[in-house]
Amino acid sequence: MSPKDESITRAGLGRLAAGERKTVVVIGGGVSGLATAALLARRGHAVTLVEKNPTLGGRAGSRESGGFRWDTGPSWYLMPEVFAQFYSLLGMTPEDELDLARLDPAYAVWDGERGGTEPIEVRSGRANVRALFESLEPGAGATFDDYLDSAGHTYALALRRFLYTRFGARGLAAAFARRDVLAVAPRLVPLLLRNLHSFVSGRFRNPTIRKILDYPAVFLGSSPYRTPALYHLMSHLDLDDGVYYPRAGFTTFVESLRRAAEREGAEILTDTEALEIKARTSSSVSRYTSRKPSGIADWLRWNVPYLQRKGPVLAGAFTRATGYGPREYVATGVRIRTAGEPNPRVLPADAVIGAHDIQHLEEHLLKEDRRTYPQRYWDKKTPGPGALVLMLGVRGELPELRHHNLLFASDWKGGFEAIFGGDPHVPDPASLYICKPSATDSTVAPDGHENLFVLVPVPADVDDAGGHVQDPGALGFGDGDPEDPDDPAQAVAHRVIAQIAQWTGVPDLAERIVERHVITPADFAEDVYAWRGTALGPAHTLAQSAMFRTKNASRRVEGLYYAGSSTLPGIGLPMCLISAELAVHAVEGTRAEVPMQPQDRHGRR
Ligand SMILES: Cc1cc2nc3c(=O)[nH]c(=O)nc-3n(C[C@H](O)[C@H](O)[C@H](O)COP(=O)(O)OP(=O)(O)OC[C@H]3O[C@@H](n4cnc5c(N)ncnc54)[C@H](O)[C@@H]3O)c2cc1C
Repeated sequence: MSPKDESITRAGLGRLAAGERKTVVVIGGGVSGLATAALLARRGHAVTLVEKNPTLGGRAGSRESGGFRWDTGPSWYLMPEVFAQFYSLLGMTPEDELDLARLDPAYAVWDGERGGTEPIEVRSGRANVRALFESLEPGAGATFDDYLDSAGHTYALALRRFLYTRFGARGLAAAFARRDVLAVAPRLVPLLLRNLHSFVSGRFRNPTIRKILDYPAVFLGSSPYRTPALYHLMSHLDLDDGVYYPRAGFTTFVESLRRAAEREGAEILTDTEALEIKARTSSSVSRYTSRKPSGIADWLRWNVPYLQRKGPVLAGAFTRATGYGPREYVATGVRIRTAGEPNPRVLPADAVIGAHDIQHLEEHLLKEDRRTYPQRYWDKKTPGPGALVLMLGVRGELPELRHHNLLFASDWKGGFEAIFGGDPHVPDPASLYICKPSATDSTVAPDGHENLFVLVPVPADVDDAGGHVQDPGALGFGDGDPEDPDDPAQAVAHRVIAQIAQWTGVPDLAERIVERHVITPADFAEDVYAWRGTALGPAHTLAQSAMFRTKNASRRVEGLYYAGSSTLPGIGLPMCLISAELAVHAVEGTRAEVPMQPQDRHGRR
């Protein structure tokens, strides 16, 4: 028995019968890929995960230099109940795996409109935020109570009905034809039809309050002027639920996923790139294209393949439009290339999970006639922002900064227009985010130093043709070459450091920087094959949310499914964990409506 067979026996004690076990290849070792691999292996499937880079984590990466360690991606641990739900499916708890600190204050805000170097501290908890808002705008406290109630109810409804579904026809009915959803429909529908900013500014006058309530749109890779007001639910997370940080960084979360996946029997191959998804013509289609249906029952049973024989265009279009009916192709494996091995080889598979940006997968790993989402689909989509990320090591302490820090520019709307509008450019001054994890975590900087991670949202800046930087004249961040004084990314970095120094009252910041690294959209495109170099994925506009977001199953290739931030339910670590559950439903052909029930390894609940 091979080690893999042994591991299947060990992990395959769930409720799956032998005939239900599948061989699955997961492409991508980011959070969604690792989470999917862990869940599938736990259920007894034979899972191999391939990751092109030498390290796991994808966008949730880590970089070390000069005694500092930076998380290169996530820094806000929100929606703790989603992490708890995910871990419960593996018989684990977040508390066992992560050393979570609740941050107080949750964050500090410098608003260019207010001026001065003293920030506003935002402490989570209804009473704290009510008092803060009341101090900024008399009467706003009571309005905030209503706002937070609405955010909390909407969030609970989203968790109950809209996040854990694949939005198939039955899923749609299950999500919408419910008494609790119908009862609030008169309140929900207007929230879909107006944008978040108009919803907020209709309730609050104070510009800083408005920005605090608008800002969560950025977590969704969007702008408050383009994202539906329904997403005011996000304020429940930072203002009520609380903001957490896993000590020793988000890399501990990635590591915990890796351990779980391997413990459940998944095989993880790093330095291994998926080159092509192999597929054969579907036998149900070929069978019925080679004989006539024998009667009405046969016709009814196989009407779609029959149509496919009679009118392949019509039937194919039907399947692609609805997701129903047999696919023209069936996934059979993945051709991979492992660094150091002379030749590519094929990993056979009954199912393949693409757990990285779907645009890249469809464009580069599938032949043209097998793509559900061809380039013309992406041409109409709105990417989330790109990011210039600065990782700084600073000598001496920075008491001026808290763990999370937000700098809000006066020209709020102009900043979002610069990123998402028709004339893309880097706003100046930019609204930006600074994380100082060394406030909470002694492992991320040498003694007597601070660790800073600065995120400047910028327009998506890479073309779709395989992650190459556009004509450098476009936005031309290039690769942030520190040796090149003319590199535009370095120029923005320089400007941003000066802005932070001035706004937060640290005039000698630039001189105290002992480590400085810049990540650009081109790096995202190269490192994780990010669509247009976007840091987060497709923006959560109305047209790219819930049932309108890219679905998690190919409509042309049976057995090809997706997970991660470009599919349902969307952007961020919690969403990636949910996408892993949805991928398991897709592989097993089960209905996704609500969070899965934890099972022990014998299939008992
Ligand atoms: C700067 C930044 C800040 C963020 N902040 C937060 C935050 O505070 N909180 C939060 O919850 N979320 C945050 N996010 C979002 C979150 O990190 C992402 O949503 C999530 O990590 C995406 O995971 P994923 O698995 O979908 O994709 P990815 O992380 O992109 O993983 C995909 C993986 O697939 C690999 N791959 C691609 N193509 C192939 C191939 N052909 N063969 C093999 N491997 C391949 C890539 O190398 C990569 O490792 C942030 C993201 C960024 C970039």
